[in-house]
Amino acid sequence: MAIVLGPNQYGKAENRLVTVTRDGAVHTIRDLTVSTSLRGDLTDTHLTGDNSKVLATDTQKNTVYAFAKQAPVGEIEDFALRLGRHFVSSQEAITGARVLVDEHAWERIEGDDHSFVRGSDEKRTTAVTVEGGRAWVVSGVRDVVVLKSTGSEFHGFPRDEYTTLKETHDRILATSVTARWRYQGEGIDWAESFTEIRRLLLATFAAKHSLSLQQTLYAMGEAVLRARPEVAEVRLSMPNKHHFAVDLSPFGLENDNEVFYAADRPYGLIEGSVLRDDAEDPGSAWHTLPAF
Ligand SMILES: O=c1[nH]c(=O)c2[nH]c(=O)[nH]c2[nH]1
Repeated sequence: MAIVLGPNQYGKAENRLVTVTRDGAVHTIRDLTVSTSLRGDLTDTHLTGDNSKVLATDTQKNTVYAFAKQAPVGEIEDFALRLGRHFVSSQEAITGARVLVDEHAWERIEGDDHSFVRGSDEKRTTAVTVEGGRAWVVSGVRDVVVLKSTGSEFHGFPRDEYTTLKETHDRILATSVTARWRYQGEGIDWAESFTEIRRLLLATFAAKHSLSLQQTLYAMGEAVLRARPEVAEVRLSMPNKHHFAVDLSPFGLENDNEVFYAADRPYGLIEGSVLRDDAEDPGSAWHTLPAF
């Protein structure tokens, strides 16, 4: 038996980057969290502590800030691609780079050129992998909280000795959508694609009469794939944010689906992938991302 070093990567996680762009008195801000991780010929540092092939995580952090000054950040996908390609092309020992970017929303305070209010918790995301002369872009959105107050049912499930859940033909359906989609092809307009995919996800959540959150999840992924040829696969993670109709009968009151207790936990967690069965499998560039 021999003990060997397995897969490994290293980098600087969660660099907080804020930029201000000035157009006269009008300022524009961007607020990003950028994580870099590098892979390659890194056996020496692990086995002997020889760091001659280790581009310091401190240098990776500095590169993020320097790149933000040297050229406009632009779309998060382009920024991540620039960083990833730089690390792989400038360091002989580094054969792969992964750059994750989350963009946090700020809105302009009406009537002011340089004041902003933090938007919702929603984040636009990208995960770019540069490896073997290629680049893979997986973009997405996190923490999009949605609710429909009707148009959702749940029934027909098995009943065993532990089942207490009543069948329902009208319930609140609420979730916090995390979606990640894998791009294929080239020349993609990242901003337009993001806006349309987000719109399709929301429109489908709203329009689909739901017999289960699983059915809604599939419909949302399917809508994106039917409308957007640049997407090969959509992964969705959707916690079922349960809203329980409160029993008001002790007070002699009827509750006709008007008063609910919004439970925090536990929550059902519905996760799945919807994909084109003929899309290229990008291998580790996709499969080493968290599944959901
Ligand atoms: O849409 C749902 N899917 C489930 O799998 C499930 N399980 C549950 O208790 N409620 C629900 N709702």
